Amino acid sequence: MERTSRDSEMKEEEDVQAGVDIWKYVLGFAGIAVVKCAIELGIAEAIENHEGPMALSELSSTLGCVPFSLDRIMRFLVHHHFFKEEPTIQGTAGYVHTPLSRRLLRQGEDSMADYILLESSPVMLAPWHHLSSRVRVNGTAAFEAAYGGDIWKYAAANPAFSRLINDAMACDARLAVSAIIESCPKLFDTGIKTLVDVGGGNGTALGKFVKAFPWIEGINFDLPHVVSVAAKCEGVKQVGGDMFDSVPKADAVFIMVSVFSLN
Ligand SMILES: C[S@@+](CC[C@H](N)C(=O)[O-])C[C@H]1O[C@@H](n2cnc3c(N)ncnc32)[C@H](O)[C@@H]1O
Repeated sequence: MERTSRDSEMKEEEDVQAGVDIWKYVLGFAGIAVVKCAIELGIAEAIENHEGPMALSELSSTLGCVPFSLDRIMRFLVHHHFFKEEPTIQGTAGYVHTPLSRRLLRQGEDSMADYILLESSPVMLAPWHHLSSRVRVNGTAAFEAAYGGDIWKYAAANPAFSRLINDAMACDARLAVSAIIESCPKLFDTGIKTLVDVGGGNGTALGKFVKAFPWIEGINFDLPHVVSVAAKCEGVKQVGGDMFDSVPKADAVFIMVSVFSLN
């Protein structure tokens, strides 16, 4: 009898929690939308360039925003640990950075801004609307269902989107390669004179490797439309081609986040 009443109490608690949790999914898109809005407005840069905690009124006038609307954005961001509030010299509330909000700065080794702008772009969000079609037996890949071809074909035909991908991948490359250089430097001290990065995007990863290990000559290998617009980098040769045909010869091959291209 006692057990039955405990069971029904727990069921009631679960029901109440479910009523709260479901709203996370009803408005699940809000997080990425607000963070994208913060990057587009340049909130992180404005706070970075301001001396001391920045009041809402100062932030609004710097960014040309409506204080009431910006306040709602800032409340969401602060609640999610992007920025925190500290007193200004006048004793009012002001915003300062947190480690998380620093990731929204467009420049810097830890920046993830370009990655967020890629994933929150209409082009990248559309395939998510086709997720169910991907899961069904004989379903189509979500990107193909949305655009009729794979992401790399789409990028080749849309240079602005291709730039968005390459800049986003560079965020990841900066973080991952710094960690590799720091934790496994001996790997590169084993007679490697040439290193090819297969699917190396705009060459950010190789640029970091050749800077850390200047005896290595880098070959950044990617699709022709990617390498043709990649910025020049000393010690890195750009080579265009298709990895399914052949890959340039080198002493060692580096491949990162490209295996999902294999289908
Ligand atoms: C997910 S990105 C990874 C970029 C980079 N390796 C990184 O991890 O930051 C995959 C890369 O593979 C390239 N790629 C896709 N198919 C390719 C192919 N058939 N041959 C060469 N590169 C290809 C894309 O252009 C893109 O730059």
